[in-house]
Amino acid sequence: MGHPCHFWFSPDMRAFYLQDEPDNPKNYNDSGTSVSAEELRNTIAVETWHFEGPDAMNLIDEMAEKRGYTSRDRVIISPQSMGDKFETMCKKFYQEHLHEDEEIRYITGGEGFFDVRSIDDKWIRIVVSTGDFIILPAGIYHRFTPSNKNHTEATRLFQSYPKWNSISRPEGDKIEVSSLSAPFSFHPVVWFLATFPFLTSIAFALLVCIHANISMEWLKPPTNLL
Ligand SMILES: CSCCC(=O)/C(O)=C/O
Ligand SMILES: [Fe+2]
Ligand code: NI
Repeated sequence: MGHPCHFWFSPDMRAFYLQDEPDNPKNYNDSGTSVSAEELRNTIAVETWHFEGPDAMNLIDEMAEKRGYTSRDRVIISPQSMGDKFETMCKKFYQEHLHEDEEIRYITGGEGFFDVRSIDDKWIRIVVSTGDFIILPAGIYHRFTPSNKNHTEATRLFQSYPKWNSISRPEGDKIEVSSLSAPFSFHPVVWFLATFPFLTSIAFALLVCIHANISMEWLKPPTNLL
């Protein structure tokens, strides 16, 4: 049955490793090595969707409600809308940074690039244009630039009390983001168990012995009944 609104897991989303040191960051600067949406999701927990059609905003509303996003704003990044501040804002967005909260953006016009750090610290460039919806997990280094068309419009979703300050690199290295949802973020105990399997097995064996000993004590007949 036809549906007035279509959304999908970004089949046509384009992402690729960025060329090293491009002259103009607003050009595509595609290195030729592409990255799939699945790879983005599985390695660095970046999610990309595409919402199109008259019901698109309803879907955004639903998604926002489910994730506890109660406020939003709209940004138009262009020389026309920002005047003198355009270049300064472009520089600010393009400074490598992270946030202690997720970054959720729905692109409503124009085109731009989200650059995100791969698991081995290379830049992956995600091309976004009208209808694209992107979720960057908390704690991931990234940056943004409009393309050389100098025009991006977006709805930015915020939780009611977002810790919405940008933390530039390397200051962000000192931040421990507890809500980090990327696959490389683990609870310290899980991290310890995974990193030191030998120590973990000794500790486990000790626990079993202690427990067995206690159980044996319990099994012994009482000596003070007479
Ligand atoms: C396309 S939204 C503008 C960029 C932005 O809001 C941001 O936080 C970049 O990291
Ligand atoms: Fe950001
Ligand atoms: Ni349908």
